[in-house]
Amino acid sequence: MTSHSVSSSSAPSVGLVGWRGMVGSVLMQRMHDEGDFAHINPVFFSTSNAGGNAPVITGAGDAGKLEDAFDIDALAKLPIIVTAQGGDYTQRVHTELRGRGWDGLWLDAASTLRMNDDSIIVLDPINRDAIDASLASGTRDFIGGNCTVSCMLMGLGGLFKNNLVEWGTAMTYQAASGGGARHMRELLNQFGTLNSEVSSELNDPASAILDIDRKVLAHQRDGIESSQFGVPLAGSLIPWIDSDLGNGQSREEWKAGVETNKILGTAGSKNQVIMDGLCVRIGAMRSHSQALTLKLREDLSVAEIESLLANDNEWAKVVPNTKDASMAELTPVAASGTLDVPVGRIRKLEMGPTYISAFTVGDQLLWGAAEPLRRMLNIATGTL
Ligand SMILES: NC(=O)C1=CN([C@@H]2O[C@H](COP(=O)(O)OP(=O)(O)OC[C@H]3O[C@@H](n4cnc5c(N)ncnc54)[C@H](OP(=O)(O)O)[C@@H]3O)[C@@H](O)[C@H]2O)C=CC1
Ligand SMILES: N[C@@H](CC(=O)OP(=O)(O)O)C(=O)O
Repeated sequence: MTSHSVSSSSAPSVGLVGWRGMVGSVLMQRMHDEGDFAHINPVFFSTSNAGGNAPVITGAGDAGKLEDAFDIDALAKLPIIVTAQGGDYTQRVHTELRGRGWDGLWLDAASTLRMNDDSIIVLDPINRDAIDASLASGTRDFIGGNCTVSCMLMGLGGLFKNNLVEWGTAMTYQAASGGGARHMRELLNQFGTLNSEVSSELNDPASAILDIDRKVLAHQRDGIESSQFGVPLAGSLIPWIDSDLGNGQSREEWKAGVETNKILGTAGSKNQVIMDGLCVRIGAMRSHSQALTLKLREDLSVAEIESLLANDNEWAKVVPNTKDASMAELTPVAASGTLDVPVGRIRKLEMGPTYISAFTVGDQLLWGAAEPLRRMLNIATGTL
């Protein structure tokens, strides 16, 4: 990894845990790209390789050795810890650190602490005022939001922030990456073996498509490796994400309502937004999509809605509601690897003038995971 410039000795020391995982790697890359290492002294931790070599930040001198991510004494010396290590790690280490009185800033990608009363969910283009107020009033736990919620709010912030949404449903199309790196590999292996099963027939233009379909289905039902997802995803979908809350709702679906209102600061107020929907895993790689039905509090024209969305933040990109633009700009392939959050298919629904549809796509490893944390670190160090 190379870096733009070297941090100064007065820069705060920041503990980085989970930096080599999927979310952590995206975070490191973004920090490098934005020159963030110039503002901190990074201290790298590992749960598996303490004493090994820390990653080299070119220009920043000797990277030193990896510290033990379970060494509470080492962690407690730091004013800021950023973790993308996972919920089990958070559960264990955060509790112990706070238990001994550590009052540093804890920035976390995992959901464990998100809904705690003393944490804030960070998505600064949407709730910068709340973040600043929380920092000033002594909040110490700053947690990244659920990927689907963060991507939805980035795309549709112009409506949500202006209290224009009375209720909404989000029907999601979530990428394999939400399950982790092994899930992405499994999806690609599934596509590969499905193709291999019928490669000779595919190469023969005279072969019958229904024979091909039968062979594919037989392999999906019987032979395909699905240990990560539990069932085949390639050529199929999975209409359930995260755990079963026992009331017919999945945990992922529950997050839409509670996290949206926590980020907006509307929970329990007259501006509370009712959000619910169905969360579905599909065979995309790393961008989550969602089809929204929104009941607005006012009868706004489509042009007014588009203008509010486009002007809310620099990443929301309104896509004209045409077939060509939607196919070119409103897909996981178009959005992946970019910070843009395209939002399109905006039109009035037959139900009445205050009912609209919208479709939005966002890279769930960027705005859905790493970017809000990266920006929060810059807010904490006074550089954003
Ligand atoms: N996946 C996602 O889309 C999202 C995830 N999150 C949250 O972020 C957290 C981390 O998720 P994610 O990045 O997917 O987890 P990963 O499994 O990719 O990484 C987590 C840790 O696993 C260890 N590890 C073991 N083997 C490897 C390997 N071969 N390559 C890299 N790391 C390895 C590393 O710890 P060590 O270096 O200490 O061995 C790493 O930090 C979770 O809490 C998750 O809920 C949040 C939003 C989205
Ligand atoms: N649940 C998301 C990924 C994720 O990690 O979400 P959360 O950060 O809310 O646990 C998905 O599977 O697509």
